[in-house]
Amino acid sequence: MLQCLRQTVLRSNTLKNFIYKNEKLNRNIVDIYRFICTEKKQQCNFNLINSKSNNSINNNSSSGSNLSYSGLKSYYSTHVNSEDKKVTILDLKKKYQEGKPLTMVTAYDYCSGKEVDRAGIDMILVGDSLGMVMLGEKSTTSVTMDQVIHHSKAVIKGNKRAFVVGDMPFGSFEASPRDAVQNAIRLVKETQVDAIKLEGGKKHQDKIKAIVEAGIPVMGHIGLTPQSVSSFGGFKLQGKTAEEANKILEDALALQEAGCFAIVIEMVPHAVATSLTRMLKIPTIGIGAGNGTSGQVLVYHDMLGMYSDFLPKFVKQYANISKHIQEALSNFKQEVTSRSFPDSLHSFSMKENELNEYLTPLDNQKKIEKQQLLYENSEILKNTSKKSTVSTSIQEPNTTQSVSKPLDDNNTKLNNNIIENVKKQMNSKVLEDKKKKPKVVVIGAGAMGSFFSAKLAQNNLADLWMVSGWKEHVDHINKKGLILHNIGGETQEIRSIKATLDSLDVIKDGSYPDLALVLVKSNSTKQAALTAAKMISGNPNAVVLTLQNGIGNRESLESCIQEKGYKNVVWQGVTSNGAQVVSPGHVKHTGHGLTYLASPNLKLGVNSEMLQPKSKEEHQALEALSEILNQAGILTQLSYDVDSLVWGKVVVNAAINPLSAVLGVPNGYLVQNEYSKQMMKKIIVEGMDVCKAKGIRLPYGEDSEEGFKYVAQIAERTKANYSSMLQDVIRGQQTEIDSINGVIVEEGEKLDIPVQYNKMIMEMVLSCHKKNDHISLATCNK
Ligand SMILES: Nc1nc(=O)c2c([nH]1)NC[C@@H]1CN(c3ccc(C(=O)N[C@@H](CCC(=O)O)C(=O)O)cc3)CN21
Ligand SMILES: CC(C)C(=O)C(=O)O
Repeated sequence: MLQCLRQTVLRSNTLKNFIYKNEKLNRNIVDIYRFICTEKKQQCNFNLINSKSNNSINNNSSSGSNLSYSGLKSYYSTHVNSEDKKVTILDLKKKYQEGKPLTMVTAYDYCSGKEVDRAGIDMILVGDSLGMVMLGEKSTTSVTMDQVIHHSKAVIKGNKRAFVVGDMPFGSFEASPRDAVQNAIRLVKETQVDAIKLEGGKKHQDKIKAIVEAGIPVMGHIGLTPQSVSSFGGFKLQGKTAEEANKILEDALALQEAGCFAIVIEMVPHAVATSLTRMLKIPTIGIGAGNGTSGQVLVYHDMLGMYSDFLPKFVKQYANISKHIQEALSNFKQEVTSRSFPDSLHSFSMKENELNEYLTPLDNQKKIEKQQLLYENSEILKNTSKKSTVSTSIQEPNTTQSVSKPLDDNNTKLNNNIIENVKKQMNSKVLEDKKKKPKVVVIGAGAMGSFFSAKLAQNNLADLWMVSGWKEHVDHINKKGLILHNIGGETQEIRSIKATLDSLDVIKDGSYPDLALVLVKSNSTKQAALTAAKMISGNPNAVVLTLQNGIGNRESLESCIQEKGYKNVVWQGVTSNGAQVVSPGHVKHTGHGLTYLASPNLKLGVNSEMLQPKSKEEHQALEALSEILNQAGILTQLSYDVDSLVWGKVVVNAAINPLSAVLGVPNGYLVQNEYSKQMMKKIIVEGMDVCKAKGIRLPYGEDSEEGFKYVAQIAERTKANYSSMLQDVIRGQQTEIDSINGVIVEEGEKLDIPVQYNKMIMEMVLSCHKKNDHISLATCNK
């Protein structure tokens, strides 16, 4: 039989291929893996193998997984998958027959089960690896039926759709078919798993047959069977010799004959797994078995970077969650220690009269305490409505779609040295050598410029300069400091900032800034670019960062800097913090929000391991800057999709800002009034259509209802705020309309997409640019 199969393989001329490929694999397996991963999006038939197998990886990412964040709502909802129909054994069979790769990931509890399910993975394995990753054992042999059942129950509760396989632990089936059937039935009955898996080949054929006859689907497991670790002498590669490979092949055929619906093949050479996959009529699920199996499985904690005892060579870490956990925990520790957590947003208030009544009897003894408590209570009360802002603002950008596409070298115009130096500077100056703070110049001292300056200077993180044309503000900052009114109500007086009307003051001592942060209104970008160019002219390592609203600012800065002959990088970000300059020298933080940083050179690369060296260095520099901002208390994350970020914000701004400006109303009004709500919707639909036509993936997806919900939430969250555009109109200043609705109109017209609502509102705002004499802030405040 075996001989016959081997002949067939030989005839089909693939053995030569395997041998050739095996050598290649030996030579440079890392490169090949990289190839597999990076080409995943393309029609990848694993060209190196030139496989005709219908099980080769193709480009069908049909898992239906949409890991991009579409708001916390979807995170908390139990269902986000479009395909939320339960996966059955027939679906698996069909996928296999169509040559589509099957995906399986382990899960051991409610949350991990929910995550794997949400991601659209076909199968969840409640593996006995739980003994190691959940319980800290050194092997899986001690795992009991009770433990597998305990964990499977939790996974089943988190899962809606995936096909769940429960693992039969060591000792639960080996002795006799009777034991095997009893335990398999118990596992299914007590947990509702869809199938069971058991380790071992030919010798367990009788048990498998008996379980299958009892009506329970069985997944086999051959190659490295960890329950037999002791007889293997460690978790080692199996099937290395022709003899061993033959044995594995025999086992596979025996399992198929016994009625298994699929077989896990663990830690065997690629060629062995691929060849037996082709000989079988049932799918193989590989782990450390190369790319020729019908599917792949990995351990959840391994692939997410949450298990640190060992990392088998076959594991690719798609994330480093452990790092995030450590960061979060140490932030918590720091905030509790410094008493900055919980703040008013995370505390509860009571009605003032009740508090008064409660405190009055105590009043005589502790008058001061009473006043203090009343004040604190009122601050919490004020912020209660904003609570959702903060807790919903920690969302992952679209980074989990880990295509890990290495960046095209030509894509990065960056000089290696520059990046290296930026990295060194950022790291050494800020993170290690606290004495040598980076010099930061903030260009533009409006609400955002002042807020960022205050935050960066407050913890003495930077030697901070502000360049602004507003004399009273500059004078106040220099004479009495910049006063930051925090959300919690407390004020800080920041004395260390140097403000100037003349940017040359910043560099007159011969030292040039390391970072020029541009935060002027879009219509002043050209002028700010000239200033930025001057500021960096003596420092080839300096970085320019814009966090402005609207489209085109980064490009405009970059072209000005390049025209002047400088090669400095220009990064871009968006921020959803709210701030307002309440009077010269006084800036008020009005809303928490995330800040995202991105470089146009860093696209799609998520796993920094996969980035080209140049990009990797830029990535590290960007991370260093993000860290500085986080240290400054500005919650910051990196993003890998600049367009998604800036267009995502432009559509929001396009709907809120001009309407509030023209109507003279605070943001909240827009969602309370039926007419303005409808106008917002129309503006959003047009904006989203333009993005769709441009191939931009918006952070809130492409459904306009979702888009509207997203914008409406922002308007609601910032309901008391007067948009910056309204403030501009009232002050008789130019607004940013051109780089917001203006770009939607421009791009829409280019692409033949209707944009008449954006055009209309834009023209209305443009007519306000002149006609503002009759409006005053007082009128507006009524
Ligand atoms: N977290 C986790 N991940 C797993 O993949 C896994 C478990 N646990 N527990 C059950 C088994 C054990 N597995 C393992 C464990 C260790 C190696 C390992 O360290 N392999 C080395 C080679 C060791 C050798 O050849 O001596 C490697 O570099 O891959 C491999 C598979 C796979 N399974
Ligand atoms: C590694 C996988 C296949 C497994 O058997 C387990 O998680 O127990």
